[in-house]
Amino acid sequence: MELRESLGLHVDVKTTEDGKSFILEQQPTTEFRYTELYIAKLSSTGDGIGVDKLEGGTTEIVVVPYSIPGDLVKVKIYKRLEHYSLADLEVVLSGGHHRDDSLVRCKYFTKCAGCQLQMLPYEEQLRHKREVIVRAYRNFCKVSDGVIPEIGDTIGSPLQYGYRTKLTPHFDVPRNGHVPTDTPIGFTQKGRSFVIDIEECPIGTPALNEAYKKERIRVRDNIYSYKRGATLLLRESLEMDETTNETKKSVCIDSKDTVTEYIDRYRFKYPAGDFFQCNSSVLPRVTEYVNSQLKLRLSNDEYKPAPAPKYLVDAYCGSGLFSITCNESVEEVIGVEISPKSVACATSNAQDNNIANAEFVLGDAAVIFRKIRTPPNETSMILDPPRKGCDNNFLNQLLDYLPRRIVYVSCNVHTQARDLGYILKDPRGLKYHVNSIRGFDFFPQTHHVESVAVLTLQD
Ligand SMILES: C[S@@+](CC[C@H](N)C(=O)[O-])C[C@H]1O[C@@H](n2cnc3c(N)ncnc32)[C@H](O)[C@@H]1O
Repeated sequence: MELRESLGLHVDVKTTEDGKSFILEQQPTTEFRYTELYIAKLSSTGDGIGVDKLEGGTTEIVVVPYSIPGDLVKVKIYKRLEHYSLADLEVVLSGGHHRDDSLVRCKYFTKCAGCQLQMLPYEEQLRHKREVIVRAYRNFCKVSDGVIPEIGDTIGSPLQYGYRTKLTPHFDVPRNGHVPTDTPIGFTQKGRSFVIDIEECPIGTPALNEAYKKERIRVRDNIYSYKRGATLLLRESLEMDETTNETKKSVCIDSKDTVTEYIDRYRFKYPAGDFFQCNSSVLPRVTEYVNSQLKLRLSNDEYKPAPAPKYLVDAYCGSGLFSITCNESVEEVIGVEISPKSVACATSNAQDNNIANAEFVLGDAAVIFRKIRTPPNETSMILDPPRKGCDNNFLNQLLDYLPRRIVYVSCNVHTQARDLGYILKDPRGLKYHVNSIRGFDFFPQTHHVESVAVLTLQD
């Protein structure tokens, strides 16, 4: 997809139910070829892209993980697809302007599939993530010029390492029943389907890495009891002693354990195996921003002043992160969530924080419109769907209801751009003005970016 975007090529792109897109693959070759080339672009998946000039004047597009624009690299091409080839980085012969290898903190960088950008200074990572949003809107939103405002700067994470409060290392057990005691436990190798042994992960919090050491020993000591591979769960929990205000970290390893986390001045509890954002250092920046957007006045006109919408519908609310942290910006909040466990958590989190103006409804977000009693003109809606984005059934009902303001938070800017295009091109949605779009960096050192778009219905 990125190649087509950046190099103007046609390739067949398929989008799966879960919102992941991939290029339809042709039969790969099995021959290796070594070559040297310059990297021209960085894709939205954080891989470098270069063009190899072949004999006879033809060219071949090559995707080279762990390379950046300006790098001159020697690569081993191991898979040739119809429109491009995949290569392993052999060596960087001369580094691009922004390459700084002294920044790399993980010895498995260039092998582990988790991080792509450790060699880039942080401000360059943020600049690249803004560019990913720009390209996503250019390619997937497709509205008239001027409708999408200039994409704002990406807001960084206060912690750029040691920020991940959840790690899920895994291991495989061979089918032939022979389980070596040194079975690799770690993360998947980039471009391959096997696990490499990784004993620590520098983007995980120090508490998780400490607990991971013990988990590795426990698994190895019991390796013969595993009939199949498994994924380990490590999730940081923070307990506060309310008399002394001191915090104590612990690590949950059972998906049913309860995690406690503090965001702003609110306490959240949720099962360790359930969804919750996993960079708590950046969350106060996000919740503050979402609050500020919900509070934007509809008009500052001195003759016709209009305050912000009074009501909030938090579709896809999870354990209540936005419903709870934004409750003071509105008079009433309704959260909607498809997972019964998350609705129960959101309800008890609201009670635990003495929040009386929030209620939570179990169900598909698309069904909420039948239950909303608040006037659309006075209602803001937060959309925070999974990676696949909103389905057309949901978007059509949203377009019938027309909330005054939409704050769309997304972990997949490509499906967000597609959904905004759907809203803005529909005759019912033509009166939406896009106030702003900007990224938040939930996952430094990786290619991921969270995008927040704000829309307001004009009079
Ligand atoms: C990206 S998470 C966001 C959760 C929450 N806003 C947060 O930041 O913690 C998406 C949530 O949407 C829920 N979900 C998925 N499909 C849904 C649907 N059709 N209707 C309502 N909720 C849904 C998931 O269970 C998950 O909790």
